[in-house]
Amino acid sequence: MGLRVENLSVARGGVPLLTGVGFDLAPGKALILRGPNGSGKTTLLRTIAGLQPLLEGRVHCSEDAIAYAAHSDGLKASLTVAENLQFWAEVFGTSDIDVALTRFDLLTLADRPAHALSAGQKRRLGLARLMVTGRPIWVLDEPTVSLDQASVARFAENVKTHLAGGGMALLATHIDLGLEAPVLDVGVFKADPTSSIGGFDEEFL
Ligand SMILES: Nc1ncnc2c1ncn2[C@@H]1O[C@H](COP(=O)(O)OP(=O)(O)OP(=O)(O)O)[C@@H](O)[C@H]1O
Repeated sequence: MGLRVENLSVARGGVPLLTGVGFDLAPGKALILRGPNGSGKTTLLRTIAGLQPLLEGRVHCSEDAIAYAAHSDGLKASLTVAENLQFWAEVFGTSDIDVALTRFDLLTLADRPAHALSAGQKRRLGLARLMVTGRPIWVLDEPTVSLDQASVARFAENVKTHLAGGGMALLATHIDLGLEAPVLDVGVFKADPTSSIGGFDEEFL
């Protein structure tokens, strides 16, 4: 099963940002979100990933299908690279961390604590986490921040491999990853910021 987003409206900080967002993402496919800073890409991704409530519309996908990589890497600072991945493998009920270590060029850093990694190395570890989730839909918010050119290329290859295996990727990115993927400009869905957000629960934000 893929991902279907239907007539979705999202808000942040009590302000409606996007309305009527709709798209389908089939197995093996990627979709790239574009739009200026502050247009609502992160908010849309967070809503699709279930991290904040939607205003209206529907997100259809299998239960527990989405793995979300946010701006922050969500690492456990005192655990090593391998222990971080092992932790996530246990959380997600998977076991193999070696493929993720290899594909994100982390083998030589496996025993280093996360707090002692560079920004780009932390980002690689944060992205490697996606692989150990075993989840088919990768929702990625500016995944290449801090990555050097070689790491960007490696990441793009990893996304392609994920797609080739029937996975999906929804990405907000300002750079060209060389993916054969349609681009969705979120500006098309800009909401009236003065419109009502009804009973929207701000406590989630
Ligand atoms: N925690 C928050 N509380 C209130 N408003 C917020 C919060 N986070 C973001 N916003 C606002 O929501 C709007 C949309 O932000 P969002 O991060 O979704 O945009 P974006 O398209 O991802 O931007 P960028 O390209 O800069 O990452 C912006 O005006 C932003 O200032």
